[in-house]
Amino acid sequence: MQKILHFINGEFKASISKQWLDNYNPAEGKVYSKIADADEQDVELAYKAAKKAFPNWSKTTIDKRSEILLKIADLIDENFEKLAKAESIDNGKPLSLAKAVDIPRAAANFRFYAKAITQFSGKAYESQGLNTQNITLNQAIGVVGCISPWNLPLYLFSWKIAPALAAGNTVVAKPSEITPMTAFMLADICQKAGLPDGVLNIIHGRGQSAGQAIVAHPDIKAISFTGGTATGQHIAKTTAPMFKKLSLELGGKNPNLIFADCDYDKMLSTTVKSSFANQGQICLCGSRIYVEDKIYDKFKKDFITKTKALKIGYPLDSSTNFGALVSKEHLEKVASYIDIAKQEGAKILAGGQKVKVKNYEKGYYFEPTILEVQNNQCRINQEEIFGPVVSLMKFSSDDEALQLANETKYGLSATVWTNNLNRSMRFSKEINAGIVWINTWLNRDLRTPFGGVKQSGLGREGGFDALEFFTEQKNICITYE
Ligand SMILES: NC(=O)C1=CN([C@@H]2O[C@H](COP(=O)(O)OP(=O)(O)OC[C@H]3O[C@@H](n4cnc5c(N)ncnc54)[C@H](O)[C@@H]3O)[C@@H](O)[C@H]2O)C=CC1
Ligand SMILES: O=C(O)/C=C/C=C(\O)C(=O)O
Repeated sequence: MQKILHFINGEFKASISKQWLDNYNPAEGKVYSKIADADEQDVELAYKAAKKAFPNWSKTTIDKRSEILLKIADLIDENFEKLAKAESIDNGKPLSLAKAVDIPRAAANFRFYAKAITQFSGKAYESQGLNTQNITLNQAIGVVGCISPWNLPLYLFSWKIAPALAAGNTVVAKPSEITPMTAFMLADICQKAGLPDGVLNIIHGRGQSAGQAIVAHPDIKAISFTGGTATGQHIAKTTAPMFKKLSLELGGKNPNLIFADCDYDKMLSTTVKSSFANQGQICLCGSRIYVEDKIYDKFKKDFITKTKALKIGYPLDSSTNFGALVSKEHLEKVASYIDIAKQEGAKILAGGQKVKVKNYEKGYYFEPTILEVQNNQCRINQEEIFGPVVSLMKFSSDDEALQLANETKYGLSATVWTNNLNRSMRFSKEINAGIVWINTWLNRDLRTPFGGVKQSGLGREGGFDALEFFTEQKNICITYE
């Protein structure tokens, strides 16, 4: 059986403890590889390798760093088919989605930061008349930690690593133990691209041990994390006494507000995507759908029809557009929300059941599910399910829609469907979220700040914000005669 090994100081290694985890293919419900399970001893080795590599890497010219990152992007493109298939098998997502989104975006992340770093610089302030010049440097921090989740494995792993490396840091990174395969494959790509030994160290294993050892390490000075809000809170508590820099990209319970004056067909097809893409396992999915009363019944009927037309199936089949959930535990968590919904008096309009896919009966499949709820305070509307479950509610005024949208502890993203400019502007300003999409969804320009408010996180990724995060400013004040 294939073994997923750590990548430390340019070498592939098992854990010092020789412990292994099972890696499941969620579409088949079967173990298909073994994952080295790190503890603090392995993290310490990775840290030491990264520390040793830092002086040279941080002094490597920007052109050279950029060239290596571009080479990584090119090699991702060259290995496109292999990576997409591996991502689909490891995660359960349709191969078509891995090909259209995950792998192209991973290459784009490296390409974007290879270019961005050539445009990133410190600042100078001349205090005229005082013979004083201030120069502000953005210096690499040192060894930084990057921890990523299972839903968009290579996409989010590379989203952190690329800016960290571009800015001159060395990295100890950990992908999710649920989907480690493409990060393992990336190690080989980085080596082939000429990334020096020790600059990127990839550790595998459980969050509570391997992840915790990275977060608690006193000399790993910054942590960039994407995952659940509870884990983010734990990381914030662990790192606060050490004053680490933290970027936390956490959960969402995003509203999708649909007004009668919208472009209906575009709204309907995009709403199916924003509800069920990646089986609803994207922190940006619009899981609370609020519809203006004038079009509620029509929308409900059309949305149910479109949702029922999704083809649930084996992720590697080209006709599949809805695959398996990522793990048995996650399947059970999602299913438990249907019981909660029933107890809360919600009406199941579509789905709500586990599915057996022919020849893959042990896989973790769940129907795309639409619930109709009456009360915005119900758990279905307040808790992050992170699966293919959305709720519908109607509203009758702009004020009510805004109130419903903002009544949550999360604040990651929101989508508003309307052709009324005044309303678009009002909602853009008054919705409590880090990202607002008007008449679109998951429309990404990598230069823009990405992140949430309230319990959706801290800080912004993307663009120069990530390069600011992965550097420390130092101001130098010079006087002269
Ligand atoms: N992007 C998002 O918004 C995501 C949200 N979630 C939410 O979180 C729930 C739990 O999913 P999990 O996979 O358990 O997410 P998680 O937050 O536990 O895992 C994300 C990453 O953090 C690591 N991790 C876990 N505990 C850690 C610790 N103490 N210190 C350092 N690293 C740690 C994990 O190994 C993984 O690499 C999901 O059901 C979903 O609601 C999960 C994944 C992504
Ligand atoms: O950067 C993006 O385009 C999307 C990021 C998505 C997540 O962070 C997530 O689903 O966790």
